[in-house]
Amino acid sequence: MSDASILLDKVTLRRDGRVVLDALSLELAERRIGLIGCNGSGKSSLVRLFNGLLSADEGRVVVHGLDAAGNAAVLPRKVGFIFQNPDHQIIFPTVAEEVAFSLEQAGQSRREALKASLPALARFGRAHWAERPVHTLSEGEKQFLCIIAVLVMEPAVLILDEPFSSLDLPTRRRLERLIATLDQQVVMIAHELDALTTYDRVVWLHEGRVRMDGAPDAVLGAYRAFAEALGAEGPA
Ligand SMILES: Nc1ncnc2c1ncn2[C@@H]1O[C@H](COP(=O)(O)OP(=O)(O)OP(=O)(O)O)[C@@H](O)[C@H]1O
Repeated sequence: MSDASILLDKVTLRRDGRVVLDALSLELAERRIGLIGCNGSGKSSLVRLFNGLLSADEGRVVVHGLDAAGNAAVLPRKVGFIFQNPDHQIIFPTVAEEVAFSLEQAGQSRREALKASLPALARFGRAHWAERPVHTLSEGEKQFLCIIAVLVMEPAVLILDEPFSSLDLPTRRRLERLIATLDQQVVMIAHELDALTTYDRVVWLHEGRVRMDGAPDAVLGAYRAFAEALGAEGPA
């Protein structure tokens, strides 16, 4: 196993007594990994194991050399998480305060963090947002802020759980371009399959197991065919 990979060894996860992930083994070493699958297949549960939001009932999860068991407090700094809805992530009234909070999490004092929030925003070309009340940002701008707030903590891995679902096409493209420039390992859950065509690898989860895993063309094609057939079955 390389130190820059996420390793799952026979991981079983139960939620409310139901098996959600079933003896799953995976080594994720590529820099851009897409995660797809139908609603309820276990995608969100899986990535929540990577940053300690959930812990495995059986098996082992190792993230860039760090065993998830016993490291739930450290993992969030190593693994940044972007949720579908930015309102679930943003806590503070202004942009600068939100970024400063991340810098505090990374070990800076409140004063240092507030000062450093400006150059941090400037690095992403958003210094002019500093004093903006967060509620005046658009959905896309809020999502961009969430990504900045996570990246200033310099995580090794960035997890994105359906980050584009409420964004228009130009905003989505802008965020895709930003993500493409990042040094971090990126794991992205997406229902918009086109977002993953340039990724290194796509994993298709089905009922808590890996149904297919490999190059985007092959996996996305097979999943599209499966989903179309499933959608054509049963009552409308
Ligand atoms: N908070 C929860 N408590 C109990 N069970 C949950 C919880 N969240 C999800 N589950 C269950 O875990 C299973 C997997 O859900 P999960 O959210 O991981 O799937 P998903 O592939 O991300 O789905 P979606 O595409 O709809 O977001 C589902 O059966 C779901 O009902």
